[in-house]
Amino acid sequence: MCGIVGIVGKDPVNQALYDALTMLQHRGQDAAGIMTVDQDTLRLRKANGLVRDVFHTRHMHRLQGRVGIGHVRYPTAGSSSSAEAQPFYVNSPFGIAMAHNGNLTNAQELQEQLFAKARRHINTTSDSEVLLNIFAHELYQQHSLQLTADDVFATVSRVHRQIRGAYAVVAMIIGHGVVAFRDPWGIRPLALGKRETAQGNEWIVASESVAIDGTGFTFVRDVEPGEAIYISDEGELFSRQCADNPQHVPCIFEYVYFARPDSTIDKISVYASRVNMGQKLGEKIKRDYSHLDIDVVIPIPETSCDIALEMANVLGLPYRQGFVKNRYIGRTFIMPGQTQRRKSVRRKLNAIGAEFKGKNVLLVDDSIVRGTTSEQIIEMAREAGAKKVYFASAAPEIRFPNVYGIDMPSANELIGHGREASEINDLIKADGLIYQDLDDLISAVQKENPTVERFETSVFSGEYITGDINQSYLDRLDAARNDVARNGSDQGEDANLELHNEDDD
Ligand SMILES: O=P(O)(O)OC[C@H]1O[C@H](OP(=O)(O)OP(=O)(O)O)[C@H](O)[C@@H]1O
Ligand SMILES: NC(=O)CC[C@H](N)C(=O)O
Ligand SMILES: [Mg+2]
Repeated sequence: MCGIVGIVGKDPVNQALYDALTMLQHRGQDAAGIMTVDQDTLRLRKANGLVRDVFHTRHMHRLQGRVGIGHVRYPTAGSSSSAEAQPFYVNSPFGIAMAHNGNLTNAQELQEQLFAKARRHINTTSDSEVLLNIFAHELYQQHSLQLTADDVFATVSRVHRQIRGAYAVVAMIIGHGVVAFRDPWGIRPLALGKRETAQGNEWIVASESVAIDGTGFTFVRDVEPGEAIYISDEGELFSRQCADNPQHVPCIFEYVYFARPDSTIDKISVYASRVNMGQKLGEKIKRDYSHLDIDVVIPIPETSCDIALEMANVLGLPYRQGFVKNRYIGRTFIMPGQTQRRKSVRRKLNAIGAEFKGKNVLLVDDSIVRGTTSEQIIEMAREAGAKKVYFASAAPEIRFPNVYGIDMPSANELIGHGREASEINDLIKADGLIYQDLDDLISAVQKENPTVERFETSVFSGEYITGDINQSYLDRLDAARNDVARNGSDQGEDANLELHNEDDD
């Protein structure tokens, strides 16, 4: 997952962009970048690392201008080299910078077509660089010297017809404005906010509403699936539906794990949806597992805390924070590489002995992906003296790879792939394992906004809504991006040419 933000302001936007990125940090910890337009010149700072480490005071001073975009990255294509950090830039037409959250499923074909049709060279293995070049090529085809909103919308319509997969995008066209658009399925989130000033309106688009609230803007609305928003440098806003057949099928995993609980996505409070997940799972345990002699419900911080508290309420059991999280360690699931993930779990979470000694505990997590967390945490609970350790997951068995912007490229790395719950239970060495049913997960989220009739649930069901995913695609993705392949490809990252980046320090 990645986080994106774009601001058209009346005053310098560097600080607001930085603040927004820190509020989107949970969506990507590998790299961060900001690009602003300072009169006619683009200013860029991007590098690997957390927002607080990438931007130093001297970079912030350089990022002048009242229009800019930003990105936090968690790669789902290409490598994690700093050359693939975003925003990306092309100089023609006008000079365009772009930040993308999601994943294109036809990036390879598009790259070949771009060269054949437009002689455009793609310098990285990032699908986002392909997307930018498709956009730039189509904008160029408008042949306008003075760009209008109509030109921008015609461009987005043509882009929609060519690219497939998931994308929430923010792009900055130098001398003109900022354009933002969302894929026709609305898989990835994108929201719009506004701030009124004495000089006129300022606008923000961001992956999550938390970045809008936290920067002092007011949430206006979600960007519709397939819709494009164009905000001119003067602050005039235009919007248009640019997809032929838009549908609303947002990714359910945003609610399970990715998004911050204080965000609202597609009129669904992430927090409320998690409470509902806890209620559903609690009811299932009460109904079907009443024979389990549970003494206490313990969450695995941080994402599952809201879920576990509601489960404890439903079950009429005490809720205890039995694990303490080291707040200086980031999210472990979105770390690249299994070795790093394994080490981090123990460094990140530590058990409070008194909450485990002699008790039958029910540990609750939002999801089990590779099983790294659950296996280790169960071992820790036993070391802390637990008698029995039951485990509950607020998401159903994750059995299939994700191709829409979540880094689960390899079925074989998923502990749930091809396994029944009882086999997974044995692997993580629990005394009992309870998964949420998919229907219950869907209704937990849908309860907050019944107008969303469908969710993107491919990791549970294996059904890919874009209709272009077959086994050979999944095999290619696996071969290119499984942990072994990635360890190999990232070793040469220092040799990468870091085009368009300002000097590192
Ligand atoms: O089965 P696994 O491969 O271990 O992945 C699943 C775990 O990863 C996530 O936690 P993470 O540490 O990323 O973040 P959190 O602190 O927000 O829960 C998620 O909440 C699960 O705990
Ligand atoms: N997680 C994401 O949204 C990743 C965006 C893009 N596919 C990249 O790898 O940089
Ligand atoms: Mg977790």
